[in-house]
Amino acid sequence: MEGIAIMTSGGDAAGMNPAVKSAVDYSIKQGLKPFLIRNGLRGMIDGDIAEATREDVSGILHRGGTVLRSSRSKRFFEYEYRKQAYDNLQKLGINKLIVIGGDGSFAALNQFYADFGVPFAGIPATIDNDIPGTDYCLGVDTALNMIRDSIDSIRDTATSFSRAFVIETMGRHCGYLAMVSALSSGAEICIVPELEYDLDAIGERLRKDMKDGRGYILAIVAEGTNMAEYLTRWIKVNLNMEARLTVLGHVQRGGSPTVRDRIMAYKFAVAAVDSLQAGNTNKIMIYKDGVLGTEDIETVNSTKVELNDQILQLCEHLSK
Ligand SMILES: Nc1ncnc2c1ncn2[C@@H]1O[C@H](COP(=O)(O)OP(=O)(O)O)[C@@H](O)[C@H]1O
Ligand SMILES: O=P(O)(O)OC[C@H]1O[C@](O)(COP(=O)(O)O)[C@@H](O)[C@@H]1O
Ligand SMILES: [Mg+2]
Repeated sequence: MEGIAIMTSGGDAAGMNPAVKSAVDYSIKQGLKPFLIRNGLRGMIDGDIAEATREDVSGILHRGGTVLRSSRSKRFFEYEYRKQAYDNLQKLGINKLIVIGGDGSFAALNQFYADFGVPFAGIPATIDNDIPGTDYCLGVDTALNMIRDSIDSIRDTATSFSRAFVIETMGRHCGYLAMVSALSSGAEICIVPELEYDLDAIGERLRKDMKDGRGYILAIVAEGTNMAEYLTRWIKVNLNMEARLTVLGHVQRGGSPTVRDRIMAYKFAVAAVDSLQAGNTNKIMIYKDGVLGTEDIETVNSTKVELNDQILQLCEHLSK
């Protein structure tokens, strides 16, 4: 029986557990022998690898994070350690890999493929939604719902105290979480790396709104802009309104995966096993314009992520 190993790597994301479970279940159905690599790339180097049992993957589907655990590994950049990882796989008869992670993990496995020719399939999982070629990455919907709950709570206190709240979302250099959250929570301001902002225009617009009775303000700022603290001070001084900053931080990464993340995890996992079974060597699973497909890792690695035009257009008026 051919050995196939499944791992999670890089930033954890809700949806990783259902993806692991589906990948194991479907691999068995396809006559493969699934293994689990724990602790991501670090575990691959250290030989933290064992054949998957039913118990390993039962009762995990509804859990956030990754039961396999994850890591960011400096050692994996060095050939010597990648060779050690390869030897570990060889000993166990593993000749196919599924990696559930982000662009960094895909680059790592592509380097591993170039070194030793071990085919892999990548399942996009990162709350940042910043992987080129796919409209969706596992974890995004759960993170958005988490952010929605937080903003709803903040609105309660903002309205009670007639205050402005600046809320910083994660996303590294990508403004997707901030934009969708600003739209779904009816925020007054949205500052993201992808859109130019104009504080003078924002000031003029909101001063007029306040004259017309606006009592509180919600501003969503993407971490990639580094603007959250500045904007909080700016609101105090320029709008003469009490302002507070909430950095949502890692709460955005946790929580039980939503229905969307569970179903997408299932679809991506089945597609990943099928892709490897079809003889593909280094493809990333994608979901584009409502259709499931695959993309070459080279294309994913060399393309800049582009945000959906419609979302950009809908948010434009919130940054000026
Ligand atoms: N070019 C590369 N060669 C070897 N390993 C890499 C390479 N790029 C990334 N990695 C490994 O992949 C890990 C995960 O990448 P990272 O960017 O942290 O997370 P994500 O997969 O979520 O984007 C890194 O910590 C590093 O160990
Ligand atoms: O967990 P860390 O190491 O503090 O990193 C925080 C970063 O990880 C993320 O939560 C997820 O990013 P990745 O999925 O690319 O790892 C980013 O939004 C954030 O900038
Ligand atoms: Mg990344």
